[in-house]
Formats: sequence, structure tokens, C-alpha cells
Amino acid sequence: MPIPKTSSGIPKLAFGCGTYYYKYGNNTVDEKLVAMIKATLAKGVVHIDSAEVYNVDKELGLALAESHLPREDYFITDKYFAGTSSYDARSKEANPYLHLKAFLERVNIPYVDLYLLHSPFIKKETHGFSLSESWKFMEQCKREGLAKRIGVSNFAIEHLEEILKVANEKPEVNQIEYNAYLQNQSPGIVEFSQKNGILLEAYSPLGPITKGDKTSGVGKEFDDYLTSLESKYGKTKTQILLNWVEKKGIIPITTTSKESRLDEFLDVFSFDLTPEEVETITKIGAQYKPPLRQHWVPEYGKYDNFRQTQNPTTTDQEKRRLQSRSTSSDPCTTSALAVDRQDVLIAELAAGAACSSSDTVVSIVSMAISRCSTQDLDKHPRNEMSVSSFKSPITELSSDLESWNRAPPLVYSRAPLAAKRANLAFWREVLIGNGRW
Ligand SMILES: NC(=O)C1=CN([C@@H]2O[C@H](COP(=O)(O)OP(=O)(O)OC[C@H]3O[C@@H](n4cnc5c(N)ncnc54)[C@H](OP(=O)(O)O)[C@@H]3O)[C@@H](O)[C@H]2O)C=CC1
Ligand SMILES: O=C1Nc2ccccc2C1=O
Repeated sequence: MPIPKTSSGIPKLAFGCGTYYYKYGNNTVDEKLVAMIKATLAKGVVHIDSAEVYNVDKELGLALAESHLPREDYFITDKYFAGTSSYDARSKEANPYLHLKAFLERVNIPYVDLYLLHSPFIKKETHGFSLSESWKFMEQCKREGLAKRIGVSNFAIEHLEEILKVANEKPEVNQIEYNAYLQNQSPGIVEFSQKNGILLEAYSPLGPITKGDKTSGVGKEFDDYLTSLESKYGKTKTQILLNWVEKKGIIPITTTSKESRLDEFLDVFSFDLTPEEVETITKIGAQYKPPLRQHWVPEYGKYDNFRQTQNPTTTDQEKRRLQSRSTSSDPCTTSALAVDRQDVLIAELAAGAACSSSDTVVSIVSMAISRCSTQDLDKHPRNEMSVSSFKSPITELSSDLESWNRAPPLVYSRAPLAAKRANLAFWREVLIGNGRW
């Protein structure tokens, strides 16, 4: 079934060129991505979500050129890399207008269908223009026909309010992290966006499948429920979760490394979850604690207040100092995790970019390291830690790391196990070397 469009012409499911394909700092052409975009377009999944920081313009340009499609037959999103809340890295171009011009030239298309500010972390001191001034550049892009639509990503209410105050053109879209286990990236953002007529796009919509715990408690209840829907509809859990997102009035941005899954995407809208089923997924998912947050953790992890009680044997680690370094050069690896009002927090550290050389390990090691006091974390400069989980599907957990008796680390990697193991030695040194904690 063809993928339906919103009333404003946005295809209701997108193929993402980030996460699995993200290759910041690596300029080798990813032939696999070129082939995948071509297959995606050929099958009719024509909404492609890209971004400056993914560094995939070459792949996109090649795939479009080799697909020979009329421009109006596909839908391209690009995002201006505004940077993170550490304000230490951002776009190569001086402003969003200049970035889009350069992007269009590189990809060799006359316009994008949707152009987003990737994040709201823009200020005059670092960027030379304020957040509200950045919106003026976006409006210029639309006025000049370089972008059919303009919008934002990872904006919280206060950021939207700032833009709305000065906007001649309202943001059409806010692309946020959203799934059944994370139903508000920041407090009230879903309701606020929808009330203000700003369409939401959901990235990481499959979190419950890819990263959720299915073995106990809410995670198991949720997974069992998906299993029952799987049998009822003869659809996969992937399709059920994507259908649920759409039923919430939100456009899922997903991705895959496998061509076979594209057929699953094409069959997401051929059935209808009932309102009761949508509600049940919403209700069970909302109980998942802490929420499953994979991106922009330093910025929004503060909202994941929870008391972690599952593993009392590690409470003595609460006093330990998190003193770890990342040699990451990836501006999008972000840092530490969620906080509990009782001074318990789980720090999660990742550092994949440190090993992101294309032929060895392209990975993100994401690790729930320990708990430490908020005070300790506060002392820790954010940019020394790096967390994320955005490279590729979860692969196996390492048993030797598990034996550290800490929250089990998640190792995400495209590399073979041997390479990962070699990598783990490095991480052991970073994390526990020198007896630092
Ligand atoms: N604006 C922003 O800040 C951000 C935007 N994004 C955008 O969103 C896109 C999608 O994000 P992502 O988090 O990858 O989205 P998803 O949550 O949809 O995860 C996609 C992954 O799910 C896997 N998957 C699908 N079904 C299953 C299954 N049944 N079992 C196990 N694994 C499964 C796929 O693996 P497989 O390869 O095996 O199919 C794929 O790698 C990005 O590529 C990017 O374009 C992402 C992060 C931040
Ligand atoms: O795809 C993405 N992966 C990311 C990781 C960190 C911040 C933003 C992103 C993306 O947009």
C-alpha cells in the first residue's frame, strides 16, 4: 500500500539517514546507504530524513541522481546542525540559510521539502545570531523557495515560544524523540505542539523493540500485548508500533539496515489499531520507568526523574565518582543520564566516535555505568562524557562487562565481535583504569 500523506503533503513515514547510517567525521562514501536509499525510493518510501551532521550528502546525491525520479516524486528533509547544549560544535556554514544553499548544491536538487533546525541550542555569543534570529534565516529559505516547509527538531515549549513570538511563518514540524516508552521528550511538548498546529515527527519510534527490556515488569507486559496484536492483525511488532505513532497524529521517522524491512514499512497503514488498543499501548508504555531516552540526554535527561530500586546491591556505588573521559570528536555524542531527586542517578556513558574509523569499529558503546550523586555529576564537565546509542542495532552484551555487576552495558556496533572485544579493553581502561572509580 502506498504511504499516505498528511493534508500538507508530508508522507506519513520516513526513512532516516541518521542512527545506523550516521557517519560524522567519516568521509568514505557508504555504498550500502546509496543502495538503500535507491531501494527505498524504488519501493515508494519516498520521505528521506537527513541532516547536516549525518554527513551523508554524497550518498543522498548519488542515490537521487541514479534513481532518475522527477523531483516532485520524493520528499527530502535536511537539518541545520545547530549544535548541542555544550555549544562547542555546530554547522560548518555560518547560518541556516547558507547551510541550505550549500546542501542543495552538494545534493544537486533545487529545494528541500522540509528544512529543520536540528536543535534549539543557538545563542548569539557562539553562533553570531540568537535563536529567534535563526528563525529569520529559516524564513528566508522558505521565501526564496529553497525549502517548501520549515520547522524545528528537539524543541521544548520554551524554545517554540521564543520562535512563535517572532515568526511570520510558524514552524510546520517539530521532530522529537517519541515512542511508547518516551511519550514526552520534554514536559508537555506533545500537547503544546499539537495545540499550536505544529506537526510532530517521532524519531526512534521503535525504541520499545530495539532497546526496551522485554523480560520483566512493564516491558514484559508491553511486549506480551504487542504479541497479542501481532497475532490478531498478522502484522509485525514493528508495524504495530509505527501504526500506533501514526494513530497519535505523529509521523514516524524510522530506518533500517535491511532491504527486506522496507516492505514492512509499506504495510504499516493497511490496518487500523482500534482506539482501545491505541490507548492500551499508551497506558502500558507510559508506565515504563525510567523512560527510554536515547538522544539529547544532557539536555532532556533531567526530566527522567525516577527512583531506581531494581538493583539494591549496587547502592554503594552511589557515592562513586564518575570520572571518565571520552576522546570522542563527534559533536553529537552527548552525555550523562537521568537523575533522581534522591540523588541517585544512572550515568550512561558512550564513546563510539572515538573508534569510528570506517574499517574497524563504527560503534557506540553505551553503558549504564553506575550511580553517583548529583553533586558528583554536577562537578563533572559535561563534555568529558559522551553518551548515545545511535549507531546501529543492539548486538550482544559482553559477558565480561556484565560481570562488573553494574547495570549491563549495551554495545552497539557494526563491527565483528572480535573488534568489539578489542574495543572493550579500551573502554575498561577509560572507565575503571587508574582506579578512578
Ligand atoms: N532529530 C534528531 O535529533 C534525531 C533524528 N533521528 C532520525 O530518526 C531516524 C530513525 O531513528 P532510529 O532511532 O534509528 O529509529 P527506530 O526506533 O525506528 O529504530 C530503527 C532500528 O530499528 C530496528 N528494528 C526494526 N524492527 C525491529 C525488530 N522487530 N527487531 C529488532 N530491531 C528492529 C531496525 O533494525 P534493522 O536495521 O535490523 O532493520 C533499525 O535499525 C534516524 O535515522 C534519523 O534520521 C534519530 C535520532 C535523533
Ligand atoms: O540520527 C541521529 N543520531 C543522533 C545522535 C545524537 C544527536 C542527534 C542525532 C541524530 O539526528
